[in-house]
Amino acid sequence: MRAVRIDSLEDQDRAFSWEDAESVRPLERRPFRFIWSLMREKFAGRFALMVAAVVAGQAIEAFEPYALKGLIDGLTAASAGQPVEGIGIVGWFVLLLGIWFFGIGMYRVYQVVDIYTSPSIRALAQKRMFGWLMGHSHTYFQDNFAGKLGQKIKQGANAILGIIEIMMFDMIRTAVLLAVAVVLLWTAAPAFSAFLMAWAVLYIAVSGWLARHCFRLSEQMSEAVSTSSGRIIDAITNADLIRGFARIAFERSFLGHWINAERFRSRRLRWYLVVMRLFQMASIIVLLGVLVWVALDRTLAGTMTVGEFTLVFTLGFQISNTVWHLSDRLLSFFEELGTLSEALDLVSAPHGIVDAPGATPLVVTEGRIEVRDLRFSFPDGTKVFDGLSLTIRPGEKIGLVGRSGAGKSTLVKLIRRQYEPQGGAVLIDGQDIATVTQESLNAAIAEVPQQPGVFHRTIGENIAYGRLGATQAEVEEAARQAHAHEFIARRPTGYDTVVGEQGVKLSGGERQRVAIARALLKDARILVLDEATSALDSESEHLIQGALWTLMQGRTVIAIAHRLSTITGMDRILYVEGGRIVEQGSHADLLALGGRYAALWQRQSGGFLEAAE
Ligand SMILES: Nc1ncnc2c1ncn2[C@@H]1O[C@H](COP(=O)(O)OP(=O)(O)OP(=O)(O)O)[C@@H](O)[C@H]1O
Repeated sequence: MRAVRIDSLEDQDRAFSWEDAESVRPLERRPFRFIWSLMREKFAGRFALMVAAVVAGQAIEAFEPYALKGLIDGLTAASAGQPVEGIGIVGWFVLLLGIWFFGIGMYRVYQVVDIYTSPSIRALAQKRMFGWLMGHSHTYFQDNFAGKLGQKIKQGANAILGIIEIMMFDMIRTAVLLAVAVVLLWTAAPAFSAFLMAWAVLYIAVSGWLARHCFRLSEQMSEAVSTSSGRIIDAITNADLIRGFARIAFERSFLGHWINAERFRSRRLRWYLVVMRLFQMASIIVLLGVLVWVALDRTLAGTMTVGEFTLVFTLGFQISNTVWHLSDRLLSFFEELGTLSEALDLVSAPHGIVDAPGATPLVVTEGRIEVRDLRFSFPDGTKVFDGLSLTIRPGEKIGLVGRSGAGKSTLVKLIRRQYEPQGGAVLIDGQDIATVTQESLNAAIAEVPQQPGVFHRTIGENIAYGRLGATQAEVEEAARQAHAHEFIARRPTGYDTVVGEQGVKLSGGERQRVAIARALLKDARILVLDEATSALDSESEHLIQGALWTLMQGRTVIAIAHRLSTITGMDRILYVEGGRIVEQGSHADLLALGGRYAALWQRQSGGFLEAAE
């Protein structure tokens, strides 16, 4: 069996250490704040170096027109037989070479630093988002598509790279170029510089105003994309159901609605960008037209040299190219920003159930459970418990029975603090579960649910999940006790068999046996069995009953059952109806009572509930 390796990343970068993944802290909701929080945490130095490299590279490149001016003025003087001023033709040429060399060199420095920054930022962003996401409550995961959440984390983290690149390569470069151009033009003619400054201020102000609206449209677009992806994933997950009910045409039209919503929003965004680009293009033409026209006029009038004309002309072109490129990239910028913003909106929501301030770990000594005057309704108003009280003695084995919807699963979820009650309390060994850490509470209870979760990993890894670091022998022993070893050993790859998404390559009964083996390894004092043997045939169930009985020894057990035959041996059986315990006692007591339990027992044949139930 392969060892369970959670941190299999080989990267030596500090940002990849496993401790990082363990620390969970609230996420910044605003995209730039989130990016900044990641930068500040680990990459401040590298980030500063990248900004410095881009600023230096662009500042150096921006002097190209200046060197060209010197060269052309030198050539003009030399061809007219006049002395060349300043550093001479060779000097200007060497300067030009130096500008090319160092300008390009700085970008390569940027790229090298980026190799050690961008992938690490993306990794850290995913860890932060995933870490926070996992702290959300049961209700949160019920309300959100799993596929959508996973996609958001991936897309949000990827978007960060796009945002950083555009900010560095387009925004900072444009700003530096404009600043250097203003200074350089001042040397040729202050009027040019003043004009460029006025143009830049106006351009940035209008672009910023347009951009804000663009951002909103982009957010709407991103939301439409993720909703339609969520619907598509939901439909694909239920492909068998769709085919089974011959609803392919229905689903196509249902999905069509969401895909169309995405199409319309995309169209609105693109229209807006066309308008934005029109403004930007017109602004650039005005800038170039005015600069070149005035420079031509002055050169012809003899108040400017040909070199100075070249300076104005090439600088104008450099600016228009850079600004145009920036405009071109704005679409991606706002799309990325919208994607990240939407991901953070979804993931960074405050946790529904949090550890109380100063929460201490739960210390389980005996396994006594006390439910005191519990009151609970779902957010939609469905009232389940209105003052339920119950004491389960250490080591007592309780069977919970009752009609569907009576509140059995909800009670177990409240004991596991997956829901927060509106009133009353649950105490384990005298400690209110609302005052202990959720981590310790989860560690204290082992659950075998009705539909056990199975990872798309090997069977061995799935069982060993109950106790990380369990040896192969321990895993096999647990599997034997759960009567899972036989079917695992029959598979050609044994414990290394990968079980498929949600364990699709296992039968329902096999999945439950894996879950039982996992719970055996967890070895917790409190055990919850929610229809743990519901997917087993009578023969396997008989085998597993023995294993479950072994598992139950020395533990406090709450077992939910519809098939009463599975709980007849429990110390006490509680019959729940409408959120109240209406009958309780041993199997024999309840039969003797001749009430609801006895009637239910009568109605069951072959261990199964009849249709009337
Ligand atoms: N997330 C939810 N939001 C609103 N109501 C809910 C939710 N989950 C369950 N309920 C309702 O709460 C009541 C109790 O449900 P619960 O699942 O605890 O019943 P149960 O006794 O475990 O049923 P079963 O035997 O069918 O599993 C039911 O009326 C159910 O419809």
